[in-house]
Amino acid sequence: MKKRILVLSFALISVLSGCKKEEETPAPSLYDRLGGVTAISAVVDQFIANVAADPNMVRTFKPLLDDVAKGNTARVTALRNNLIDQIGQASGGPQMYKGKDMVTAHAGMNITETEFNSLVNDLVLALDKFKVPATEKGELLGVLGGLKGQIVGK
Ligand code: HEM
Repeated sequence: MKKRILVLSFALISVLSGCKKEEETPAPSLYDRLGGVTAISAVVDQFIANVAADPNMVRTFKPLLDDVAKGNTARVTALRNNLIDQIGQASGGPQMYKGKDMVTAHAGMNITETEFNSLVNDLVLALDKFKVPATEKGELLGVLGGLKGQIVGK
């Protein structure tokens, strides 16, 4: 009898601890749902291509575009890596953004609301090209859209 109670108790504890484990499993991060660094890098590459072809970006990105036209890609590579790190970190990935804070990075550019929206649209087009689902797209745009106050009119 004692043995049976012992076995039953053990079974009950196993079942309960199994349930607890399930409850504690964290929901996958936005980073994981986006597809990690490979998917984020592909989106960033397309985003940069969209920005480079966007007439509303010429005013602010001219120095970078001029560098690229001369075959000097150091600046655009640095921007690419910074964007991958920034999006990786903001979505819960292991990256650490090491670039300038958003106010410093855009200081003196006097970026307008139209320019900001145009850049966001360049990102949306990139996310759509890779068929990022609406939920993940919305979450990422929500995080980045929150930076608007640090970027527009500085
Ligand atoms: C949520 C929106 C934005 C994000 C997340 C963002 C992010 C960044 C990052 C990470 C950098 C690099 C900082 C560094 O060098 O340390 C940067 C630089 C820059 N951003 Fe933005 N940015 C945003 C909006 C804009 C907009 C709307 C414009 C212009 C219309 C713009 C124009 C620039 C330019 C011209 C640079 C410098 C590129 C270079 O010459 O190296 N950004 N931005």
